[in-house]
Amino acid sequence: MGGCEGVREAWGDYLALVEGGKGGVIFMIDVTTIEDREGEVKEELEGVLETLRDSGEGQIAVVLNKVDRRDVSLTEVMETLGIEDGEEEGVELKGFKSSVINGVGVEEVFQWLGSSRET
Ligand SMILES: Nc1nc2c(ncn2[C@@H]2O[C@H](COP(=O)(O)OP(=O)(O)OP(=O)(O)O)[C@@H](O)[C@H]2O)c(=O)[nH]1
Repeated sequence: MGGCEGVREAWGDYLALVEGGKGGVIFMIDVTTIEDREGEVKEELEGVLETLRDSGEGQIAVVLNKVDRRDVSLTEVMETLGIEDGEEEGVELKGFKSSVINGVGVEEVFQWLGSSRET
């Protein structure tokens, strides 16, 4: 799903589908604008995490995209966003870096979402 403001209102409807191990969330962040939109990203991410944690299960891959245009430290961005890899209240989170345009890092995201569900 897209991230523009009008579309965000519909996120909740789809997040409900993640319950029962039916799927996961890929929360994609554009690293080229992350500094300008840090507060907004943090707020939206917290909202998604809260919804997932309320349901008591789910997986969320936080993906920093467009690293071909601007490389960033995954650890630093995750720290800034106040998140870390691991499970909290039944929700598994893992951070990734990707360049969708070059196909870098994308496979790892899907592999993690798939494999983690099998255990
Ligand atoms: N360099 C580069 N460009 C990318 C990458 N992923 C998407 N784009 C390009 O970025 C442009 C906008 O795409 P997105 O940022 O995915 O679109 P969006 O998130 O719906 O747009 P905004 O909400 O306006 O940020 C398109 O021209 C894409 O081809 C990437 O990994 N690297």
